Amino acid sequence: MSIEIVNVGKRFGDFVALDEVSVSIPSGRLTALLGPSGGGKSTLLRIVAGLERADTGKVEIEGVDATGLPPQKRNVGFVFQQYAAFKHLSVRRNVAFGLEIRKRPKDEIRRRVDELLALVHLEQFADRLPAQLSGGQRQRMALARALAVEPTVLLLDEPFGALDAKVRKELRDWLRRLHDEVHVTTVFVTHDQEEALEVADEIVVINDGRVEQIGSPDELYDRPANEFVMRFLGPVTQLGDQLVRPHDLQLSTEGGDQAGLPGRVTRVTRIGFEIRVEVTADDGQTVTVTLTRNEFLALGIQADSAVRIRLAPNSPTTTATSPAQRAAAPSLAATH
Ligand SMILES: Nc1ncnc2c1ncn2[C@@H]1O[C@H](COP(=O)(O)OP(=O)(O)OP(=O)(O)O)[C@@H](O)[C@H]1O
Repeated sequence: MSIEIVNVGKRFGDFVALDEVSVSIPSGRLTALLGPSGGGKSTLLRIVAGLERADTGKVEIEGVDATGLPPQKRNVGFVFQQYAAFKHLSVRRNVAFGLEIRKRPKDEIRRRVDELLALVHLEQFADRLPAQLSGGQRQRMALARALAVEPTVLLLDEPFGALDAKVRKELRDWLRRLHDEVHVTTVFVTHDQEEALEVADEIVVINDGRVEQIGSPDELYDRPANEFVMRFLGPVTQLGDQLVRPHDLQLSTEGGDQAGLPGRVTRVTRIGFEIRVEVTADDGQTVTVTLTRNEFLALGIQADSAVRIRLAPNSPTTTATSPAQRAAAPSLAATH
């Protein structure tokens, strides 16, 4: 294990930001700290970086007790959402900065910076100033600068958070490929479940200062430990007392399979490639089912059709603790 976080607690006044958090972060992997805003992700990352002191507990980095060490002695690279570059220095000098203050030989610095600029695809921008880069390019420069001093771990706090959705997605793919090339132990904070599921090897779900679950994207998605994780990782609907994913539900019509919960279609909404069908079960519960367009057309259903709802085999479920949603005033209007 590369980073061992053991019983770390942190308060701000009376507010408990982290409550006895223990996490083992494996070497050479890309780990996401995922959770809602205010849950404590950044605080935990800052404690690992040494930018914040834990009140209790211990942080070990590659077998070394780092709990009392200042940031510069921890050999960590850090990238924030809003990267503070040296505005008056070129991209090349920004990337070289950490090596220059370590007084490495000039030749070595030039070679290393060229390698890093190639790695982050910024060779042709080496002589520009940071202000002459796009937001995505600036974050790539920040990563090159963090990697320059060969950190043991790379810590990224919502590195793409300030960028628009398209650039964000590109950088996400790029980070995954970069990590496959460099293999430096990386921990990144995100509140975006899709980002975590797509990029991370391992996800730590943090909420309310506590760890809700740790696992691979598949483990979290297929075997959520509790209602919070189930709800946070994707859309849910309630069937009886179980929370399920709307795309794990199947519908059958009269004359078809007679297993499952009977009800009537109350609303049909098309959202891009999928069709969202709202069914009011005979017991009053409203259940949302998502179908592909082809599945929907094959069923030939419309508003007021009688249907049965069934859960596809081997689908993840968790027991709901909140009461089932009841249909308020069932609308018979269908929209396409
Ligand atoms: N220096 C501070 N003083 C007081 N409260 C703080 C301080 N830093 C963080 N907090 C509080 O601790 C809680 C956890 O903050 P943290 O930034 O770790 O959450 P987060 O999960 O990273 O959320 P976000 O995604 O919004 O950054 C928040 O409620 C925040 O207001």
